[in-house]
Amino acid sequence: MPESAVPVTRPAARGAAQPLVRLSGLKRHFDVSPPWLARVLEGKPRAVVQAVEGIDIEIAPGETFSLVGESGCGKSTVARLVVGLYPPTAGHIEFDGADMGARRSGSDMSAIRRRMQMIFQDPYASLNPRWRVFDIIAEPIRAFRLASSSDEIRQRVEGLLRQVRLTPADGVKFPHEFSGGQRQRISIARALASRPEFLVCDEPTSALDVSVQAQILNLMMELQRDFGLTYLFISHNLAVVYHISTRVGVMYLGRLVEVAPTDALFRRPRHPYTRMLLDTIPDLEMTGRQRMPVAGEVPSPINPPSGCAFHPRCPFANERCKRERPDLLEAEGTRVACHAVAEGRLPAEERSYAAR
Ligand SMILES: Nc1ncnc2c1ncn2[C@@H]1O[C@H](COP(=O)(O)OP(=O)(O)OP(=O)(O)O)[C@@H](O)[C@H]1O
Repeated sequence: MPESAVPVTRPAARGAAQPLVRLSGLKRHFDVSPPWLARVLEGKPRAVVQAVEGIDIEIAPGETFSLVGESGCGKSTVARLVVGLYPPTAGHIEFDGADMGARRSGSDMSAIRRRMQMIFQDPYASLNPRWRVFDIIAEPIRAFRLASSSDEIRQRVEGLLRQVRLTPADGVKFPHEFSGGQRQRISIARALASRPEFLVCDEPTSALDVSVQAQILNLMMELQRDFGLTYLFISHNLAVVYHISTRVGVMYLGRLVEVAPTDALFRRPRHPYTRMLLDTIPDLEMTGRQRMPVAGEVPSPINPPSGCAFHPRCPFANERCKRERPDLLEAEGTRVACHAVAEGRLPAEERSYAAR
């Protein structure tokens, strides 16, 4: 299939609705302590990575909620918690009103699991190389008993292949016979095979060429419209996030520092970290203001700084920022965790973000 560049268009923000997914007080810690003997003989201390440190997010049906932030801030851990690949250390995940942590029968759990699927960054690693594409896509249909005959399975797989712009003839091939973009199409077809409502997409285009990225993003947005899908989208690529998202959550060291509708975040970023991240986008329209330089590195999530975790890198930090962790507070339709914003020391700054 020719992979020519196509323009991407962003979906319009939808109105308020009951959340499909609700994360409350979600935490995940990883014990990375040295072995017991090293601790006893060499006096090495225990170490715990605070990968996710209390996240609250509501995702409405049909929206694309994106999580952004530098490497190691906990985005992928949130994605894995949501689909149940990791159990939370604390907090709750609700899907369509059901607490995912509650005890329930295998069939009830399977019914919920069918409704949420995940797409990974590396489509090659997530596809069984020894299976033909047909069987890769048919497997969830069989596992969730979504078809009553082999003829129905075949029709369904062929329909899914067409939906992702592959052909029924591609079903007899193996994953290695496809390009990276085509493999991601196969992953998407497989994810859709169980008829999910919610897709968690962890950097689904970051391993692909730029022109292919645009095609996959457009396909994802088209499928969202056709099937009424809801997305949790993880990316470090702000240009991609700008195009695909309804709302964006900015993460720093396991916490949300800003949550806002996409346009508001890109036109009027409030948190100094969001401003710094946006200023890393190449070709950003800079009319009438100074670029905020990227200063310092992300501190260790094993031993995060006191107060606001961003304070060692923040040009606006004062004594209070070093001492006291700011809460995520409502501010003109967005939520921001920053003392400087709350105290009016950091006025909003209008930007004209011209995505290319
Ligand atoms: N299984 C694990 N065991 C120990 N530490 C982990 C594990 N998974 C993640 N971490 C740590 O948790 C922190 C958050 O990692 P995570 O992968 O969620 O971040 P991220 O924002 O998705 O980064 P990236 O964009 O690089 O994937 C990091 O410090 C990481 O090293």
